[in-house]
Amino acid sequence: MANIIEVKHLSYKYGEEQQPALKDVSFDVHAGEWLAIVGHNGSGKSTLAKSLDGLLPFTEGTVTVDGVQLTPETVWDVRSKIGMIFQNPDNQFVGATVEDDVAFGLENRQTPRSAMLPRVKAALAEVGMAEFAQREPSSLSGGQKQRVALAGIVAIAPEILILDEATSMLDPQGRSDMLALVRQLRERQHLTVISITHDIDEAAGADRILVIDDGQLIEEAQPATIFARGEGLVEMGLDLPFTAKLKQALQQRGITPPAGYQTTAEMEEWLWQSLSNT
Ligand SMILES: Nc1ncnc2c1ncn2[C@@H]1O[C@H](COP(=O)(O)OP(=O)(O)OP(=O)(O)O)[C@@H](O)[C@H]1O
Repeated sequence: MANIIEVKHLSYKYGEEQQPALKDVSFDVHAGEWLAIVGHNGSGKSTLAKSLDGLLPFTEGTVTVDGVQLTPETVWDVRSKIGMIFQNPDNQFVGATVEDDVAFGLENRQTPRSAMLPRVKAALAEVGMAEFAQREPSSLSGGQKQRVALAGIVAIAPEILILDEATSMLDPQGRSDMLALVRQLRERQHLTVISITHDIDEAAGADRILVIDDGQLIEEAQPATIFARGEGLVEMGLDLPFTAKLKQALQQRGITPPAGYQTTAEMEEWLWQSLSNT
């Protein structure tokens, strides 16, 4: 698979801080993949995401997005390829109505007005928010706000979507609805997704996981490899997955669960088989 992002030896230090927030980070993102970035609070995940979008002017290293190297001259070109959704939906609304808000990204890209409205309508329909077009964004639930943010991304159709803990303020249902929607959009629009998360289910759905610790990239592996570690996940800033908790409970009752990582569906299957054999 071709690389859509290439990061080489990236370091970043905030103003007068003694320690850099990112230290010599290098990795590639393949076109179309879902990459999760995990790590403790303060490990540098958001700094990394903002560096990719040119929001932080790093001084060491290079970032290349879809063949364009990020520099002060190319920053708008690079930004047009990336959509970002942040943790707190309230901080990202600019429009007085949902429709205005979704149109904002198009206005910034000088889209002609005649083309704007149909695209806004289509984007809202895509995320199931068509009937909320005239509502004030502040009157929506957290999950609805993140859907509107996603509609804003759909409208500008970037190649890459970065979710910076975008599901962390949602309830479990809102979280899984949002992830399902991102998965659909990814397939339909061939998006590359980078999700920064502490949520195990979000990380489990990724093709690959990067682990950041103290500003350094310490590991790059598939979810199954990382999740096989059980307790070690907590050290990486992740919650234990449901299946790992279930396995612990089974072990405490003298039942030996299968080794390695299983999804919830695989554990369910294993439990059915074990029960029908007893
Ligand atoms: N604006 C800033 N000025 C100075 N230091 C900052 C600033 N933003 C972040 N930092 C520091 O940089 C380091 C990395 O922060 P960053 O927000 O990237 O971590 P994170 O992994 O995204 O954390 P979290 O999971 O809590 O969101 C931390 O030590 C943090 O205190």
